[in-house]
Order: sequence, then structure tokens, then C-alpha cells
Amino acid sequence: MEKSEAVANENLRNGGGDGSICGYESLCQLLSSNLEPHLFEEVNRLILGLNCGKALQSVAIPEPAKALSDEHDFDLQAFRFNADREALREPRVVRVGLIQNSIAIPTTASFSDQKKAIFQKLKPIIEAAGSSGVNILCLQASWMMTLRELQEAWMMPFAFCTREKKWCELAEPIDGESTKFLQEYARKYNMVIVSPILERDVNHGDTLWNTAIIIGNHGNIIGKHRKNHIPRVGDFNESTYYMEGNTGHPVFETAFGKIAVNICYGRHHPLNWLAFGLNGAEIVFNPSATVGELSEPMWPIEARNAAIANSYFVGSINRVGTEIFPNAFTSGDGKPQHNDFGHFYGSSYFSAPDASCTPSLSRRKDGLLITDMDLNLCRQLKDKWGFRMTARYEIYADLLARYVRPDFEPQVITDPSLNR
Ligand SMILES: NC(=O)NCCC(=O)O
Repeated sequence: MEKSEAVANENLRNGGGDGSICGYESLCQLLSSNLEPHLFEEVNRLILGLNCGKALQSVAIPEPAKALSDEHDFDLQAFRFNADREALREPRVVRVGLIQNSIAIPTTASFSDQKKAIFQKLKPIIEAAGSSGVNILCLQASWMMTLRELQEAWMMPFAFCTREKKWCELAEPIDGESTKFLQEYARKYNMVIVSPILERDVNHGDTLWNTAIIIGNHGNIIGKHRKNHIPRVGDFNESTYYMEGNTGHPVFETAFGKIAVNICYGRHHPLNWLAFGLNGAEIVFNPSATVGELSEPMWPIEARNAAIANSYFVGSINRVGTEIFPNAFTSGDGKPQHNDFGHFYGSSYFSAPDASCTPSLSRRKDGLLITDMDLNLCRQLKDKWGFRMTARYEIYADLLARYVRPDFEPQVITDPSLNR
């Protein structure tokens, strides 16, 4: 292998060892540090788009949150998506937060210590969100801010590569330890929190699901959504652990807007995004756990495309760091056995229906992304582009109804001059 190819492969896998991009926290930081300001402005316009005809505004970060991010060394960024002023409706601005984090202690520690350490690690980041007036919080595929959101299965290491059954012990009922931990913050800060966990459904024979719980701003449980699509790609052997979701595509009407959750691998399915849009979502969160080698080229595209196509905001959250497991595993792909998934590349970000998006959080550090968004932008984009009105759903409904039948025949018209 050429040296440059080996370096490129290593960068894809680990970001050059420490998860950074050649020493930079993010693509935006790499560009801003290396381009003349006027060139950076142009590149930014092309990469991040424009919101109401202008570059996305950053927002002053409240001092207490800044102090917490300095003390606990997490990335903290804040932006604002505007909408046009309307004659008949007031602006509907909500402050939404995304949290990305690495695990806190090695996967060899006791399960109870691992969970406690993650809770401890998240406390200052959630406090920073709460003290900044976040209305909705989402954790990575596992947590959310005042609208908050966390990453996929935030309360445990992402052990779904190993296929070892012992990790099932970390699954929790809907009203379990993680929910109780977050309910306190929801009450304290009048915040809606989206908490993605590995769920144990005790009323149905201990069935496991990959579930996002929506905690209301009074600490109440509004409902849950279970991940619809399970990956069977690379080391993501998740079907060993939980079942395909059975909750459809619910939209949760909260004090701060209509929200939905499309968990991780569901982002590769355009119909999954569409269904949340048809049910009226204004913000869809995509709590994820994914690694550079597998999906990084897709990461900036799929969620942003979904936001445009469905006229809603999307919050994308990914884990950070490399998680090393005690026993080596393989995934039947001929690669040597290994003890980690590769590097979870963070890079959480927001996309807006007008095709603008925020810069991403760090590729290697924990982080909190705070974004104010005027939800009026959703309807304004529907009125402008008419994607929903012009969608011709009836012709697709007809095709899909025929496609799912065993006797379906693809509509292919063959050139009669082809020599068959
Ligand atoms: N957790 C999960 O669904 N990961 C799948 C990998 C990907 O979709 O990038």
C-alpha cells in the first residue's frame, strides 16, 4: 500500500490517532485556521448554506456554561436559525441542545461503575445546557436539551459489536435509572429531554429494544420511540441485542414544538424520515453511534437532505472516542480480530429546512451544541418550495402497495433491439 493511502486509511479510521482532523477539532476549524477570512467566508457560504440570505449567526454563550466547558473540557458552540418575520404569526423560537460524549471509564470496570461514571460525566454538560435556557435536549444515541437530545444508548458503552450477551444487563425499563436521572434535570430546568437507551420491556418477556424516551418539561414521560431499522453492516451486529421497533413514527407534541426521533441507522432510510414529516414533525433528532471508516462521508449529507426534503429541522448527534472491549471480536468480513469499533467521530450538528446547517462539534471531544431555531421556518419553506404539496404521494402509495406483494414485477421497458 502507498504511504499516502495508508495515512488516508488511518485518518478515516482514527482521525490520525487522537480523533482530530490533522490536529483540528473539526472541518470548520481546519478551514478557518488555514484560509484568508474572505476565502473562508465564501467556502462557509458554499458548505453551510445561508439562512434568510445570511451566514448563520453565532449566539453569545452564557458565562456559566462557558465556565463549565472550560473546567470540564467539552466543546461548546451556539448558533441561531432565523425565519422571516410573518404578519399573522409571532416567531416561535426554541433553544435546542445536542450532547455528544465518550464513555467515562474502561469497559472492563464493573457495569454499575461504568454507568455511574457516565452519569457523572454528563452532569456538567447537562447543567451547561440547563443554565443556558435550553428548552429541548437530545443525548447521543442514548440522551436531549429544553429541547435536549443525547446520543444513541448514552448510558452504556456501545458494545453491540461484540455479540457478547453479558452487555444485555445494561438494558433498563422505560422508567429506569437513566430516566430518573434525567427527570430531575427536566424539572429543574423546565426542559424536554430525549433519552436514547437500550430498553428492557419487562411486560413483554424481557424483550430488548433500542428506544428513545421523551421526557416532558415537568419530568413526565411523554412517550417512546423504538428504532425501526437495525444495522447489519461492518461491526454493527446490533440484531444480536434488540428487535426491530414496533412504535411506528410517532411525533411528540411538547411544550416547545413537535419532535420525533429517527435513531441512528434509520437515517439511511428516506421513507423513515418522510414518515416523521407526514406526522407533522418540526424537529427530528438522529441520535447515533457511528464510526469514521464506515459512514463519515454520509454524515454531512443524509440528515441535511432529510431536513430539506421534509421541511423540518434535524439534530444529528454522534458518540465520540474509541471504545476498547476486553475480548477481541470479528464480524465475518475477513478482517483480523480487533477490540474496538474504530473511532466514533462526534461531529454533531443541526440542519435547517432552508438547506443551511451549523458547523459540527469536535471530532474528538465531548460537546454541547446549542441552537435557537424559529420553527416558523418549516412552514415558510413548505410555502416557498411546495415539496409536500407537489409530492404525488398517491403514485408512490400505489407502487409500494404493489411492491410488497409476492407477485410484484418491476416496471422495466426493455429496448426491443437488445440482443437477449
Ligand atoms: N448504531 C447504528 O445504527 N449504527 C450503524 C452505523 C451507521 O448507520 O452509520
